[in-house]
Amino acid sequence: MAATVLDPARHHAVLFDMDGVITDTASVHAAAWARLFDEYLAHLPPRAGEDHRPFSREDYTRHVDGKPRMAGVVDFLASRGITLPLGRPGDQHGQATAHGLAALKDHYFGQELDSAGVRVFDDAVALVRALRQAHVPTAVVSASRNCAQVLRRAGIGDLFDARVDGVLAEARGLAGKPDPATFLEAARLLDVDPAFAVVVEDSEAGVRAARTGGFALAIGVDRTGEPQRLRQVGADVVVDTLRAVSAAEPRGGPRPLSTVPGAGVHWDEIAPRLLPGRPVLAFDFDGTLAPIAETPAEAILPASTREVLAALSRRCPVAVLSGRDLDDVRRHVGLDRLWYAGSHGFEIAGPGGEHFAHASARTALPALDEAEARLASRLSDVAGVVLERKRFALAVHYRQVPDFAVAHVLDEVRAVTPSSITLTHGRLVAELLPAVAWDKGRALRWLLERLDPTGMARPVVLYAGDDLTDEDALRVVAATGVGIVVRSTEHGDRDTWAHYAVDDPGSLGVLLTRVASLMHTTGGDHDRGTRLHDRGRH
Ligand SMILES: O=P(O)(O)OC[C@H]1O[C@H](O[C@H]2O[C@H](CO)[C@@H](O)[C@H](O)[C@H]2O)[C@H](O)[C@@H](O)[C@@H]1O
Repeated sequence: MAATVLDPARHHAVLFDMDGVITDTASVHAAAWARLFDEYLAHLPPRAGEDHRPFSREDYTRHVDGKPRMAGVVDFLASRGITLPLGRPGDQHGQATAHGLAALKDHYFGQELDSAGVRVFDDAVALVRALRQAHVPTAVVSASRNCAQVLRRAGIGDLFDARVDGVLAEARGLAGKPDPATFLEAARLLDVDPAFAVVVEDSEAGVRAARTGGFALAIGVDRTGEPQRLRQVGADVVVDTLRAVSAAEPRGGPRPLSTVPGAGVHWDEIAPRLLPGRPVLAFDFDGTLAPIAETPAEAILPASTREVLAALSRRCPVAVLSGRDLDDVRRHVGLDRLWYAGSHGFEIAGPGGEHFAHASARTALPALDEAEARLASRLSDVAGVVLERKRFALAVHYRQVPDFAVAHVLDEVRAVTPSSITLTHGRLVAELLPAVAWDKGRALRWLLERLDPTGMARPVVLYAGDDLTDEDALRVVAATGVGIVVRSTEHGDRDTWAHYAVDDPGSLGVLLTRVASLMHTTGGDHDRGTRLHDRGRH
């Protein structure tokens, strides 16, 4: 069986069904359902039009598997021509209502679980751990109201980043599989676009949900020897073990900056990775494209770099992802065809008028305003401090602050930072950012989604950056792209995800000239320009 490789650059999250995929509880459920319906069908004399044959394996997969408990009861009884009053939640398991039967099924499930225990599928757990290693978030999505309990009993209560189970689904009014609502909710909780999320399912209802939800990939897990049942309902691939699915291994990093090989001497490795692919080039600004200056206002993009960026932007999408304010970085670069991200990716603008501003981050703006006002007053007597307000961030520069006063500056910054704000550190700068799950890596993924809405173009992404916030983006390209770090000394011999290094922005400019001439001599992707597809999603 050909291996399926999940690529963190294209597969931003993986959503797993539980019963039958993660835990060997599908068989426990199947046994409980069989006991319930066999007893029920045998006990009642059939009325006209009713079919009281014993509950079969096919009944399980067609009417019950993967669905919320009540939907399973109702759908199965309907398939046998049996009508029963619905009753109400809380009906006890002796009552002749659908809710009563659902309660009895749960009772039997508990008994089966007590006697059989919970066995986990090691292949699934290994895959979840490998994804975690590759920084791909995961969720468990199960119709089961017993999901949390089952995971806990299996000793994997903390395995997933998010859980959408029968209890949450009911609380939020989410329809069960085959409706995609629970998977979509999981994608929302993980903050990923379904078009870039993968679903792993063993039930027909779950595979159907993945298809109608517009997910990137539906992986069917068939441990029963009937793979065609999942293929028929739309699984992209069906495996009999999740050992056939792997997370793309990051090439290189993280490793100490001093050990990263030079990009110049490894050009013979970089060139074939970029072409004949569909390159997307993304860069940090300060310290990467432009040399570090004493103050933010003094930073200048070298004319030769601007020229080569302009040439590259006629061949492929080019983006600048900066910690600066969006308008500020756009002004400093001064080119029209580029994508720009400001405030470390919280705000993004495209050459065709596209615009994104992180919605949840807006709520942190009053806290940033207040921190800015307090710091302006508390640091007014410290020479050399530069406060730089960006729409979604506040930078406190201390490059020009005398050494003896730096600790005081940082103490004051910590003192005014509320819990809605995250404090990060860059090159002689402290940065206050909204405390939401967003960074340059996520911004880069957002951009890749816009450039490649179908996920079919599979661009090779080159990212270059010098600072700590660039590591989130370098991690995104670690498996399948080209990551370049511009060396710096402010954080010592820190770790980086980059594959190659250059010594300074000037050397990066030289490397970009080689990329431009490579694209020119090979023909590159003429006029692909600002996007990978003509019909981009806007
Ligand atoms: O993500 P970047 O584009 O690299 O932006 C990171 C920060 O860069 C700027 O500050 C840095 O560069 C200044 C000018 O060279 C330098 O004076 C300062 O010490 C550096 O930290 C920018 O001013 C910040 O807003 C960015 O967050």
